[in-house]
Amino acid sequence: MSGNAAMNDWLKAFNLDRPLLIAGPCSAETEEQVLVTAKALQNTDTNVLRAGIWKPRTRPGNFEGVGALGLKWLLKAKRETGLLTTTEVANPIHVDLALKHEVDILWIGARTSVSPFAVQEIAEALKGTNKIVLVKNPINPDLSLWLGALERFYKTGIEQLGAIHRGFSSYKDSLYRNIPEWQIPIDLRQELPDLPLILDPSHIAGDRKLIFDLCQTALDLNYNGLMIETHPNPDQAWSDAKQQITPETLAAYTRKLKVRKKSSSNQDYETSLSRLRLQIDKLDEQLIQILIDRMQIADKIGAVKKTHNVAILQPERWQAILQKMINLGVDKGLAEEFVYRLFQAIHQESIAHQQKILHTTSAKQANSH
Ligand SMILES: C=C(O[C@@H]1C=C(C(=O)O)C=C[C@H]1O)C(=O)O
Repeated sequence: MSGNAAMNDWLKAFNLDRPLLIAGPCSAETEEQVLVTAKALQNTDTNVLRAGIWKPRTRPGNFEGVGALGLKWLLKAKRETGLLTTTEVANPIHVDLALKHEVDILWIGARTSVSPFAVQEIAEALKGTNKIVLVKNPINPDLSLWLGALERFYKTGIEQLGAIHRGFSSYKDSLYRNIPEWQIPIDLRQELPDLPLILDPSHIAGDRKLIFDLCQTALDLNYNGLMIETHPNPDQAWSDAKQQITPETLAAYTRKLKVRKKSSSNQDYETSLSRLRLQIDKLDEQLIQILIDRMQIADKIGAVKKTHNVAILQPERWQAILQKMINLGVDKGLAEEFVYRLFQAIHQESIAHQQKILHTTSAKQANSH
């Protein structure tokens, strides 16, 4: 699957010099709402009209979509505006109905891409068609599951693919509804460099105030497209009201967003960058050496603990180090989350080193008895 440049032929066919823009309401609510939105989106850079027809909700009792009826409105909007259409499909019945209503692009939701059974069924239902399928990241931060879902389509002959980054569930409180974990789509791109990557800032944000900055970050990371929930009257939306924006706001955002080049051959750029990268390389080597030195001391601490039969984990000491480092880092402009994760990783490695000392010694002793 990797190395297949044909994967993004569908995107090239749009012939765009800016990211693909998919916009439209979270859910199709009424015929009028779909048509009014589609017409307003004609005054923006939108290429594809989105609308949820079947809405998977975390808990029952919320609006779950208008169902197949909405597909007729989507088709009407497509005929009247010339916009392509896209909707979420979660089972073979949805696929069948979407195909009958000439939906151009299908997307697989985050709650479906977690399930290999469901993905396989949808892929089988699409076999022999040349549909474009966009796969949202699974709700849990699991790159293999995301890749697996894409591979299931590819192996079934659905080669016009794309990935949508919509953020990941987290049990911790966060600014975001779904935390971005930018490193995961970056790793996905490393695996599949030709796969178009689209940001869904609406589901990451959960709040329209955060949408612009998320879009700019995506463009800073060379994403190929944006999928933004857009509603003529966001506060009155039947689902996800807080994260939708008006078509006018969308147009203002796209005017302001800066599309970044992949690279530059400018002499100043190249000289400055290679000078600064030399400094980074030197610091990275020092960082590794400092970590090696730190782990050697952890080994010695492990040996002392072994002699005195003391547990490896020392919660008070660990908490004190963590707090001190967070204070120091945050004071100098580092993000608390970053310092926390960095020291969590260091602590884990330190424990692993000490385990090796304690376990090896005890195994040797056991063997000699
Ligand atoms: C190294 C020790 O063992 C563990 C690892 C720590 C570390 O790497 O800083 C801190 C506390 C312990 O949980 C220690 O007890 O100091």
